[in-house]
Amino acid sequence: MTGAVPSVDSLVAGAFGATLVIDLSNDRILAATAAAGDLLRDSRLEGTRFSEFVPGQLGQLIVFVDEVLHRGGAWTRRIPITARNGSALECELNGKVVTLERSKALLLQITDLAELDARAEAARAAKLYGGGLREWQRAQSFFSELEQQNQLILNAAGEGIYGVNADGKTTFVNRAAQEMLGWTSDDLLGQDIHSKIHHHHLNGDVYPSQECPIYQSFRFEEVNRIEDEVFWRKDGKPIRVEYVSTPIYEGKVLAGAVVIFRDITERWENERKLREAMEEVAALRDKLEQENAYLQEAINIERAHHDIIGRSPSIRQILARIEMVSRTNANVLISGESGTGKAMVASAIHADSDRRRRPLIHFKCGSVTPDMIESELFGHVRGAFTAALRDKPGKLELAHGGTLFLDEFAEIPLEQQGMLLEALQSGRVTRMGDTRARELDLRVVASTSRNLEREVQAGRVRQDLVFFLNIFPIQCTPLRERVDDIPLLTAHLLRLACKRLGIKVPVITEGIMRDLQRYDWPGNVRELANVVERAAIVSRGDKLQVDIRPAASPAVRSVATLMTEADVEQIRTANTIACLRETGGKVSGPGGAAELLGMRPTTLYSRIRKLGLHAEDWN
Ligand SMILES: Nc1ncnc2c1ncn2[C@@H]1O[C@H](COP(=O)(O)OP(=O)(O)OP(=O)(O)O)[C@@H](O)[C@H]1O
Repeated sequence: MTGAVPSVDSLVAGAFGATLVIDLSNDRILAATAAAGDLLRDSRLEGTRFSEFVPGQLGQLIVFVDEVLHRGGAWTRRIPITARNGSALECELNGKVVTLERSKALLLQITDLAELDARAEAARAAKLYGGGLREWQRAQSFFSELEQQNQLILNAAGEGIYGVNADGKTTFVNRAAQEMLGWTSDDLLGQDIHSKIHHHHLNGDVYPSQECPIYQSFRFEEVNRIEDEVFWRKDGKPIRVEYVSTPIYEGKVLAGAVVIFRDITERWENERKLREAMEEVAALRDKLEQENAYLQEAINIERAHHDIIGRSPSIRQILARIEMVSRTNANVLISGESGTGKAMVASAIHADSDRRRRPLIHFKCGSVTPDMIESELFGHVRGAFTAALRDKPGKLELAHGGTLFLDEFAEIPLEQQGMLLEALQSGRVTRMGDTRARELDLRVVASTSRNLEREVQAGRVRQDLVFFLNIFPIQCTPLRERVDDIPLLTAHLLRLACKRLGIKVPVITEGIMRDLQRYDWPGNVRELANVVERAAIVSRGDKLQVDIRPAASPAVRSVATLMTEADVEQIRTANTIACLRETGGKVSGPGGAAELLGMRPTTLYSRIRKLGLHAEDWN
């Protein structure tokens, strides 16, 4: 059964692209699709010869048609087409034989190869583009997924958190980081973050990115914790930070690093203040300990040194000289025998001076071993020597702004005398083991009970130090050379002693006063004070009964020859009480009163009974 013969129009109606129906008997185009008209630039193709569009290619066309007739269909790309406007077209011709009512025709589909290539290129590009986009998106989405999945946590976190990819470019920045740094995520995303926030050290040195621990995190795949560095804010100010930089991986591939940081500026500042405060407290504590010792001493001195008592010409002269020198800053050298009141004069000079609100540092030069005197005078820093467990200011430093009283300065070893002179002359002191010299503003009052001329000649005292100290000399006269002062002094000292002892002040008879004035007083006022106190303790009744030790001086011996039995009894009583006081009431055994008095304990016990002494007498 043969099918119905198709009409020409029906052949092109269902065709795609540029399609022609060509009558093989006369080469005329029977029908054409609109696309064929567009391709061949001819809108009236019907009736025209197809061979007009293949000029010079007729042979090729005949071969192709033959092949189509022979096989029923064929294709070729070897026949170039020339459009009506003359443009050459690279085409593929696809032919098929169709049988019409009276003849055979060629159904020819023409494909423009240039257009086909362009489409293929576009397709390839689209494929490539699509692939590239995917890669790019993959890298990007890793971080943004990380960010999105953890958005709430990231933004709620108090720590600054940001991510960098393996090129050092910022991939996300959380809210806290933006607030701390002043940079917005728009400023930072996709940017080299090191050059934005981490470019310099605090001291102004450039911070190369290759040295940055954050970059090293992904270069060497290590977690880095840094405790004190700075990040730079957008406004150019640094913030102190501690941070942890952790490499992160997508699958097994290193993707970059996540940095978590904290602003420790305030904490650091507080720690710095605390450190400074602790140092200051330690220094103050040292100073306080020193000043406390000084004050304790000053209180003791003050108790005894209510006033300089005496009306003798020598005391008047001392008072006048104190008044003269105290308002100046001149160094003073006080000389005199032990107990003549040198420390009292030094106190008076300080108390009358403009420096009275600052301390008077009383340094007893003979009370310190020679190896410690340097540290005592100049101070030391911790570790300057084995026992130097902490920094300690010396007496010179403590006296800064006040007065330094160098009591018995001739006791200072020769080497330290030189150092002392240098410090005092330069007005600067350096603690042992330290390199820093500290300014000094002090006035020096020195004392000596030695014959300085002889000491200098013997090479024990430096002449230049004596010259330096002896700007204004004050000589304290021994008590035996100013006996006129003894009544006043005795009364004064007795008042003080009785007040201290809480007893009524006894009367001093003229006889007693005469005795006191006759005595030689090798220990000067200190000895008088001791004798008076002892007498105040032992005196019974209203009258002061003085106990001047017979062996003390020839003057006393003469007093002793005149003693009555009652006097002897009194002395024995006083002596026994003094002895029991010293032993704390212990009578027998080693260190007991009997041993000290050179008698048998049984004898002493019977004497205590006989004298009617009780524990309250010596306690
Ligand atoms: N003129 C005075 N008036 C009142 N008390 C005095 C007088 N002179 C000395 N004293 C008292 O005598 C005691 C010894 O005085 P001070 O310590 O000043 O003597 P010193 O010369 O420094 O002794 P030393 O050289 O032994 O240290 C102190 O208790 C002091 O109060």
